[in-house]
Amino acid sequence: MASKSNEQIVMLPFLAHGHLIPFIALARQIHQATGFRISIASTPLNIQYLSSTFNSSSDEPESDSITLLELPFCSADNGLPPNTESTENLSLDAIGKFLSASQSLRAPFHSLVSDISAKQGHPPLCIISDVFFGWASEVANSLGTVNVTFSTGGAYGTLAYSSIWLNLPHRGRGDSDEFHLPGFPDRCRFHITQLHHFLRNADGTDSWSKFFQSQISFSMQSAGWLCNTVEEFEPAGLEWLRNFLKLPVWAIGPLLPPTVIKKDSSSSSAVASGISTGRAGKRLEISVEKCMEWLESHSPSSVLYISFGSQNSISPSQMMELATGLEESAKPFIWVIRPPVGFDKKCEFRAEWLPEGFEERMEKRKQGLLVRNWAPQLEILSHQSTGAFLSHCGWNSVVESLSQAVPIIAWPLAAEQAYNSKMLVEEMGVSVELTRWLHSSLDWKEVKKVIELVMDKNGKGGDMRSKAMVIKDQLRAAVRDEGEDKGSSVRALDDLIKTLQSKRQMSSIS
Ligand SMILES: O=c1ccn([C@@H]2O[C@H](COP(=O)(O)OP(=O)(O)O[C@H]3O[C@H](CO)[C@@H](O)[C@H](O)[C@H]3O)[C@@H](O)[C@H]2O)c(=O)[nH]1
Repeated sequence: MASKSNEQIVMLPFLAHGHLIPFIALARQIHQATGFRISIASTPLNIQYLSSTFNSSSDEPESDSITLLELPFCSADNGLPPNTESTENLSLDAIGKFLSASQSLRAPFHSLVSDISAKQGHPPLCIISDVFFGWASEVANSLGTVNVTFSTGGAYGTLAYSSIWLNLPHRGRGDSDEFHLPGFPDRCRFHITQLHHFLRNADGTDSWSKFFQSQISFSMQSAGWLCNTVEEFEPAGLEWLRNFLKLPVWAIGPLLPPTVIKKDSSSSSAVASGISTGRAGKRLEISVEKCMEWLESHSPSSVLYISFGSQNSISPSQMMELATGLEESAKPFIWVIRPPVGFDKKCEFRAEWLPEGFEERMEKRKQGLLVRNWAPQLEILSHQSTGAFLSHCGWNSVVESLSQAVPIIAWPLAAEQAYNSKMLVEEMGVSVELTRWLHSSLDWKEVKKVIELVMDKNGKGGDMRSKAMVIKDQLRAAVRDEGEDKGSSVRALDDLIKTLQSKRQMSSIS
């Protein structure tokens, strides 16, 4: 680790687990590389979550140099249920309201950074803010520091999502079902069904367009962007994103606990090899050990892991078809199960969501393990029995899966997930798309067919696994840091820090 320093960086993640998790990893990575003090600002309940995450990782002695700072937030003032401080339990429609409400953090965040500057006699080295808080670039400018945007997505997904929201190119497509991103090659061509219905219906005057257009435009005024990806993994996506933003983009991924990314692949699981992923901030209804024990009882690469991230659910009819397809495939699986769309996300599990007697049959046959609400995902993906991941293609899930060479069955449900899926299927060959969004009708026969295809150790499944293995090596090589031999992400982080320090020097001279 570099020598301790008086420099400080303030981070502002968006209020969602899919954003908080990579911000935590980024804070650790920067602190370990530089010794800088890092402050993460968030609302009270998210601070509680972050705090328990740090406390749970006893193998990280630096965590006292990462401080957590509270920002006041009252969801009830914004017409949301009380104590809503993350997207976790919100329906997609309520998320729109939550995005607007989150903008009330601007004034308290300005005061917080201003107080930090007054206390230490100079502003922090920089603010690293989420792309959803683009206004942080104005806060940084007004307080004499710089802002760096962290998108938390991959390069291709970030480019597609940002460019489509800003330009709404699908509106000018005429009779065609396809459109492409203006100024980009044909590989950036999309089918209209790859747009989530919010985006498909957007016309620039709706609240979603207004939110995304203003936050992306503000973020494009920052000093550069950080991306949780790797040069060798997304060369084209990064080139296109740089052309679009006309700003430096530092690819500093994969943002994963070092114990996971540097783990010896011969050990069967993170837990078995004494690895803590430092993710215990969420209450698990099943112990990590029980999941590992279940996985141990299955053969290598034989288990399908199913999860739709921290905030999405599928529809009741899709849930039935998925369960039937799983049972008919006879393949072992672990399924993180949540109330389907239309039910309160916090409600108790109900047997009626699944075919009659499903859970009991799966348990008796040792075919399936149903995990309520939240599973130790990284530990499951790191286990050698896990052979594929049925995922909504949230970017953290993509990176976590490929860092373990686990191919993906894609089922995008929101946000930029369809673009992540397109890249994984068309550019990388490590995924097959099962279906898209919530409103698609899903047939259990199709579920069975796709599961059999991907779980097959030969043929298409074997080919996907070999390609995923190449990506795993690229992701691991990027964080190599042995003397002069530094991977691309380590060099990118060095470059970010040098750029920030030279900006600081320039501003103190002028
Ligand atoms: O049971 C679970 C479910 C999730 N996770 C973790 O939660 C994170 C989920 O992140 P992600 O896979 O990216 O999904 P979302 O939570 O849906 O992420 C949001 O944020 C991502 C990053 O910006 C975007 O790519 C997604 O579209 C957006 O929905 C991952 O680290 C998972 O390991 C668990 O540990 N256990």
